[in-house]
Amino acid sequence: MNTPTYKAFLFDMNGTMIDDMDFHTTAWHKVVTQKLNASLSREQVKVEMYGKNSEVLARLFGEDRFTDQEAQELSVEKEKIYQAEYISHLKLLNGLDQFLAKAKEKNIKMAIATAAIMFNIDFVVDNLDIRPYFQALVSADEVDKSKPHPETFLKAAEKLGIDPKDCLVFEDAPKGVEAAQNAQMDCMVLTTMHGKEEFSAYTNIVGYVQDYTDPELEKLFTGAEA
Ligand SMILES: O=P(O)(O)OC[C@H]1O[C@@H](O)[C@H](O)[C@@H](O)[C@@H]1O
Repeated sequence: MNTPTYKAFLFDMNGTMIDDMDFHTTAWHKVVTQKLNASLSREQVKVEMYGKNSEVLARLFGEDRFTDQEAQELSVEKEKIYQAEYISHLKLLNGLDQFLAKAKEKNIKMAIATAAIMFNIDFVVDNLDIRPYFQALVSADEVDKSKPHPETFLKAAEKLGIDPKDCLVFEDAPKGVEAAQNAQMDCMVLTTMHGKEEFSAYTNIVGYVQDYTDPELEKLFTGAEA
């Protein structure tokens, strides 16, 4: 199989650029059990923890439980807990700094397309000093529906001015891979939080890597046989 040459790379952020999903689970679990007094296990929270924060809250507590204002406050509260606990661990996945530099050198356009709010995107890109690599950032704040809906990735492609079929998505979550599939985009999976077997439903996956040191990624630059 020939690996296509892509004109743009769209990065999911959490779990794909940084290995932080356990910290999101912990922060959500704290808010849900301590602040909202729900008796949900960590595992139950983890399963529902995808998409925008308002969508996570609606899945766990029902559509009408919180006003938009309350959902927004809970969202920021959760992210403050996450940031305070994760900051001392904040680093790019192995090899990503070199990978970003190489993609830039090859004139591949890059965007972050995430279900996180801009508060968290700023936290990651500024603390890691990687903002200049990205020509577009798409957060939860600017989409109507988050993953698995394709809007986040389609918006990123539109901002970059690249046809969706020429974009490669990097994702770590099944719902994110599904969003890429719904956007008609190929996907490279990072197996940071989910095992390969959890992605068997999807047909848009071009490879699985644990981090960005995997030699398989070299083919994205050369267009060689996969
Ligand atoms: O789309 P990404 O980058 O994987 O982000 C997903 C996570 O982003 C976090 O900000 C949300 O609180 C989580 O609920 C969500 O799972």
